[in-house]
Amino acid sequence: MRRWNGWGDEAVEFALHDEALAFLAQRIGAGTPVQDATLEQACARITPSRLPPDASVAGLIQTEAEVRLRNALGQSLPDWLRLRYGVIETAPDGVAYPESGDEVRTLLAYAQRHNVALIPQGGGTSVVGHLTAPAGAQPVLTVNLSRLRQLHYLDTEAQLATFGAGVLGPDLEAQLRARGYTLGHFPQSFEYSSLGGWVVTRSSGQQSLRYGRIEQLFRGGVVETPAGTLRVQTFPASAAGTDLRELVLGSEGRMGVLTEATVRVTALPEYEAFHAVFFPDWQAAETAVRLLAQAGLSLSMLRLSNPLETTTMLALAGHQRLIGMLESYLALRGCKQQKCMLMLGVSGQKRTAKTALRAALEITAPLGGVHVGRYMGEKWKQNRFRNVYLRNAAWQHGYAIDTVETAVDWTRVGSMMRTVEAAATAALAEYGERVHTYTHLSHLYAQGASVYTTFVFRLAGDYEQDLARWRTLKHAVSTAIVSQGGTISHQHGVGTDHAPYLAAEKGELGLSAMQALFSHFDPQQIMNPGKLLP
Ligand SMILES: Cc1cc2nc3c(=O)[nH]c(=O)nc-3n(C[C@H](O)[C@H](O)[C@H](O)COP(=O)(O)OP(=O)(O)OC[C@H]3O[C@@H](n4cnc5c(N)ncnc54)[C@H](O)[C@@H]3O)c2cc1C
Repeated sequence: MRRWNGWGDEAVEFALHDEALAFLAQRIGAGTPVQDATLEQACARITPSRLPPDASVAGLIQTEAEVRLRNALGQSLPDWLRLRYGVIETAPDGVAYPESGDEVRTLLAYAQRHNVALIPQGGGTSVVGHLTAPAGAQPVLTVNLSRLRQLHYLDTEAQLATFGAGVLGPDLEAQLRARGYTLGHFPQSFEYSSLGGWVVTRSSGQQSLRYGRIEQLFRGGVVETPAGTLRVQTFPASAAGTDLRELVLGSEGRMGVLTEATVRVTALPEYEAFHAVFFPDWQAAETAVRLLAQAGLSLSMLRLSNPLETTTMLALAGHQRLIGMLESYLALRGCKQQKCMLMLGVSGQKRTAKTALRAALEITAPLGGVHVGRYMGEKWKQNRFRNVYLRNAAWQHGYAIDTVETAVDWTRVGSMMRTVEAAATAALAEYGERVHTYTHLSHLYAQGASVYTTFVFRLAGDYEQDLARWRTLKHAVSTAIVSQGGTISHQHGVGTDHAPYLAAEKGELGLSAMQALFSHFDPQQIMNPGKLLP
């Protein structure tokens, strides 16, 4: 069963061993476990439903407190604080689980008739406050799309697959793999996020270097909007004016409900491998990944950790004896305190993949890159969706973990990393708290890279205080991103948490154009109000 107040499956635990706890204690002090609210206590905070009765939706909407609680929030840190402390300020008044486009249209008509706000929900993994019901008198209906999960059509000649947009990652891949295909889109939230969510938040998967971001994979689909049904056709290419896909991508539930999505799929790769390469310092490592990204090799993934992230990952990994041996070997090869770890993936035809790996190692070796083989890469692959459970374990020991991500051109990658880290590290000084901050480059482009920073801080054990700590940190790092000319989001979207910073990159005219677009499809502005636009 899925956890109602944390990440993932209740049966899966990620234990933090004693050495890892000692590492965190040394960095920011020992954590004090917090008393979580129970499910019953949180449900008791759900107020009676205000949805107006209407025969057209009879049997379509559930109003039980637990159903509404489980669909009330996403996975942002403020969402976690609300659930863990049982401070449920707002929740939808009801949840519908439509099974067809017709049912979605019925729900939209109902929402329009009664001026009900409507929040589409995919997997509920948003980390930026996309799913929160707005406060106020307007009733709120969440439309959970999990029952729209079928593969409708697979065109093996055009390599296109059409799915119900609520399909979650593992279900989508299983349906494709049974037929010899893959979408190849693996965000770290893969196990619980949905195809529709990926499209409307512009998500990016770990192997985007081979398969592309969701923008490249999404070819067309059906959006049910208050103004009618928008069908976005698929073409190999088109010069016929505005590309309607661009209206849907990044729309964050504001224009309508994406019910079907057609995506580009590829035959399952013959060969896939992940390797680890260490560098003596950041400068060498950053130069190496830039050259790799610009070399046009058939790589599937490049993920570069800075020195503190490398140290943190090795400290949290367990297997102290093995890690100790690895570190001694790396030190002999010149990779010491400032070492940086690169995960490098290749996939495709075996011969092409091996040629790409050889060519990549020819680029990394002159920069001091030490190739340590496949073992660590394969471990990374095994745990790629398990590491996120660390958030649960950290919380149990009194620590909160959050992340921010941006993207900039190569000339500014290093300074962005340093500025964001400096802002995060100092942000909680006014509370007398330290912040453990580390960064990796998660997606590499010829032009630049995404800069993904994680911060860990101690919980105060009080909802208001912890929310204040998070707000202070979030504001400090978001301001740093904007001041350095980075986008406010490379992959998580805008939601409510990034909306105040959007004007810095879109400008007032850009924002009003977006507003006009959504108003065209949704004149009453009932679709996911308060998200994306400030
Ligand atoms: C631990 C963790 C790791 C993550 N890793 C990554 C990562 O590697 N890469 C990445 O890109 N993101 C990542 N994310 C962020 C998140 O998973 C993505 O934003 C994802 O695309 C959200 O999909 P979802 O189905 O969960 O959408 P939801 O959270 O349910 O919804 C997000 C937004 O999309 C709207 N929406 C959802 N489905 C539809 C639909 N069918 N029609 C219209 N609107 C819809 C909602 O209204 C909401 O505004 C991570 C999140 C977590 C918690």
